[in-house]
Amino acid sequence: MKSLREDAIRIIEDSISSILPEKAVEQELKKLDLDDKIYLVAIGKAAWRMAKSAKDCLKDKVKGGVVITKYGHSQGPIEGLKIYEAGHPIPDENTISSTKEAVELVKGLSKDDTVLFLVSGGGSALFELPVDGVSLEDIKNVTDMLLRCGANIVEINAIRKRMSQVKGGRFALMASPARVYSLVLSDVLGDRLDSIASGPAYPDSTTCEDVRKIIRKYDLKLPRHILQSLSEETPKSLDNVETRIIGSVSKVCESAKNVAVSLGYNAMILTTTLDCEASEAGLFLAAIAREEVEKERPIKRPCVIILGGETVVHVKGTGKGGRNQELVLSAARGIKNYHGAVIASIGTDGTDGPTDAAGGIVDGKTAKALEEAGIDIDDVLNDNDSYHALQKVNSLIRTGPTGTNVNDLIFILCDETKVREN
Ligand SMILES: Nc1ncnc2c1ncn2[C@@H]1O[C@H](COP(=O)(O)OP(=O)(O)O)[C@@H](O)[C@H]1O
Ligand SMILES: O=C(O)[C@@H](CO)OP(=O)(O)O
Ligand SMILES: [Mg+2]
Repeated sequence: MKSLREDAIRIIEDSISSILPEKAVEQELKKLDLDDKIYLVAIGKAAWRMAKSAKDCLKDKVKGGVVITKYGHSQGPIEGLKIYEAGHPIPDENTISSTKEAVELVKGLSKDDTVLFLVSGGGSALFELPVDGVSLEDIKNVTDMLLRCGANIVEINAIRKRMSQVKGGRFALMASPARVYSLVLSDVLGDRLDSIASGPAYPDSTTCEDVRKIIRKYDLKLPRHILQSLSEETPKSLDNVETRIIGSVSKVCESAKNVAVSLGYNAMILTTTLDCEASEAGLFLAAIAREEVEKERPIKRPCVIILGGETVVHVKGTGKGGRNQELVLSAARGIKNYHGAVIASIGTDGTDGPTDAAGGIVDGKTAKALEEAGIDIDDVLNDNDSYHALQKVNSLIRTGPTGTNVNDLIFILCDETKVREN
């Protein structure tokens, strides 16, 4: 064991590197034993790693392929595949042009051809071709509105699916009569296959009626031509698709537990479905940390209490930040002057919100340090400016793009110190 902060970083780095998608893709492809004419399409933040592993495994069986990932997430050329980077979370011109290439690749295939579709989160922004009457500008505006309103990913994607020619099962229809084998890395809680990357090759379980409810719930002001596109139903069954999930937040939580145990901590996973408002989650975690420091519950120290999930933020301010940074900053209020615990939270993709940080880490000294720097945590949270506050007290975590994407990893790490200052 080293310092709590050092061990926390070690847990994050080692748990992510042990769940990178290469091995899972290889194992699944061995089981599938696909025929010889394979066309590969990979989308999402983990697309490059998934595609590289598939190409290494299938070699010349792959007759062509398109990989679309977020800016900064490609690790270079892969022989025989076209690699593109595009905008995320808001799509851009490169999203459209590279999606067109993927569509060209699969249109006109025969029933003897196979499409290997490698899907990871981020795909909704990176894989997009709007329906007739909807422009890229429209998609950008609606995406921005949806990401700020506090809607969860299932609700957001119910709307995105209908504005798109490739989402909500429609891409699989385009590839028909070719068979589509879809390997999916889940970044949606509950592994809802129709929501991950907006389910381009999965029957849509959401309906136009759901969409109307979501519009009312968040009071979304949408122009008439967008509303028109949202009234068009998506495919409810597909007969040319087979789908396997190859990873999710549970795996990274298990992996974090194993790393922590190997460092000498007692470990428990509290939940893998944390999905409330980020700042509320922060206060809840702080309450658990206080219980550990004062009463050594729910587990004997030294310990780690692990949570997986994806919280939400209603972005009302003009600051810079992300849900993981907001969670830990909020938690810092609740563990002020409680020593012997750190609280860390990161996006496993390595980017939290529109920032260069994966998340943040706080302890009992963080709130005081911010006070001394003249920073009021409540004001910062109201302005959604967690990034600058955490930066000021050296509490951002930076990993760079990791090449995977399985939601967020959150934990409380405690040593045997039992100190509560007044
Ligand atoms: N200033 C901010 N503070 C907190 N959260 C923010 C801020 N700006 C955007 N967000 C949140 O960041 C989310 C997008 O972040 P990102 O980490 O890219 O998500 P994901 O990993 O799910 O793709 C949006 O849903 C939005 O709610
Ligand atoms: O692409 C998407 O729809 C979502 C969920 O899969 O991913 P992300 O939150 O990373 O954009
Ligand atoms: Mg997400």
